[in-house]
Amino acid sequence: MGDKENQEVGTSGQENTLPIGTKSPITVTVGTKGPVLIIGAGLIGGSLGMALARQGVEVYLRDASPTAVSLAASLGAGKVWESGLPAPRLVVVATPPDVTANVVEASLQEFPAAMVFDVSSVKTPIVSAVLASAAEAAARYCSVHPMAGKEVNGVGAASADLFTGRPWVIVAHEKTSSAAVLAARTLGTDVGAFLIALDPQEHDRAVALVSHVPQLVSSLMGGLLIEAPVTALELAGGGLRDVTRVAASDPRLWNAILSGNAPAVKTILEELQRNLSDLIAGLDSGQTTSETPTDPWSTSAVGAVNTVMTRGNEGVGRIPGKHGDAASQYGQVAVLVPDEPGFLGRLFQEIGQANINIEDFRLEHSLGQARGLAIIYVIPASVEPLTAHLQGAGWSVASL
Ligand SMILES: NC(=O)c1ccc[n+]([C@@H]2O[C@H](COP(=O)([O-])OP(=O)(O)OC[C@H]3O[C@@H](n4cnc5c(N)ncnc54)[C@H](O)[C@@H]3O)[C@@H](O)[C@H]2O)c1
Ligand SMILES: O=C(O)C(=O)C[C@]1(C(=O)O)C=C[C@@H](O)C=C1
Repeated sequence: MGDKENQEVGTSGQENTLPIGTKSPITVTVGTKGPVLIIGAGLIGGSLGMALARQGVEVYLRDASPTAVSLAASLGAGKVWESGLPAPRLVVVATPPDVTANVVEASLQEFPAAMVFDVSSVKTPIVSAVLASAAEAAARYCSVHPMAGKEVNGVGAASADLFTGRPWVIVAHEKTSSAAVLAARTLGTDVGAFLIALDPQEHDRAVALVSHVPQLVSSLMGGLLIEAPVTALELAGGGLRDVTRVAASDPRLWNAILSGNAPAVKTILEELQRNLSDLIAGLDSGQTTSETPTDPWSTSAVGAVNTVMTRGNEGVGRIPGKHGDAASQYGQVAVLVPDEPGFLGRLFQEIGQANINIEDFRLEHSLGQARGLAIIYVIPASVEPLTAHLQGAGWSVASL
């Protein structure tokens, strides 16, 4: 990490009210200092703009699409950027990954006093390209990755609460200044996320496993449905919906993410392929043929399935905060709660005061964090009134 400091950005804060799991809103310091220019006013850029603007930070928006930028401004994500406005202290590039390095490089040149961040889902190719071209200016560049999103893109799906309680990965490179890292940390904290630091290669290996290959598995499963008989599709229940939710994601965005992380994605796909081959071989050995009817519950078939099932149970049990889910007929409201005595009691009391019944409850802990997400299950008709009641009482409600 370089030692070029810019104490102007992300260090001295502005006072504002940010309710975090307290009954009465508390006054906290918003560390991110505007103006912030967000380039790419879609799902992530729009959500970031909304999260900052609602805390009083000056946010400007720029996008290759005039419609996208106007829509984002009309939804409260910031003001449309135009020449003559004060230069931004911070530029956040939230464009698709394949154009991100170019936009970062152009921003470092256009705004010589600004920090520049990107939020791309893949890091190695972008950080390498910026380092190769930006020289000195690279000290002002830090990459971040909010591990929060949706299968729907565009600012229409954006939400100010998108990052609340979610991981915010700081991906610094060898030239990133400590001031840029501090500003990247401050931004993540200001939008309610929790911080994790990784280098670009570690980041790309990790997201290949927890985000990129899961996307492909979901899409591959979705693809199997193209030729499926309608009678089969009519039977679809929660299992299929859970596995295929992200198959609805935008191909243009994911083409860029997955090709950009090809080496790490390929390594995990090869492991998946070996596991699939073992399973198929095990099932095959139990097949009944017309000449030699065999037992479908043969030791080898059951053994192969059991290996997949028990390894799946073991692996999924390691996901922090995901040890089972309540019945999907309930709606969910997620509330950020500090990990301190009395807060859950106060939350439950508040829900009682709204005269809303809690059908089920789950607490998601984030590793090493002093707060968690309380997931409250209620009947679907109670989701909106409960959200409004809790927000009115100063609780921080996250979108799910
Ligand atoms: N979607 C997710 O779940 C998610 C989560 C975390 C990070 N990300 C990353 O965030 C970035 C944005 O993703 P998104 O889901 O918000 O996409 P999006 O399609 O909703 O928004 C991208 C926006 O960038 C604009 N754009 C494209 N090229 C541009 C250019 N050259 N200059 C200016 N604007 C340009 C588009 O018009 C669009 O409005 C991507 O790098 C993605 O990898 C996405
Ligand atoms: O929840 C979703 O719909 C997402 O796809 C979000 C998700 C993820 O895989 O977790 C997708 C890509 C991003 O880079 C970060 C987050």
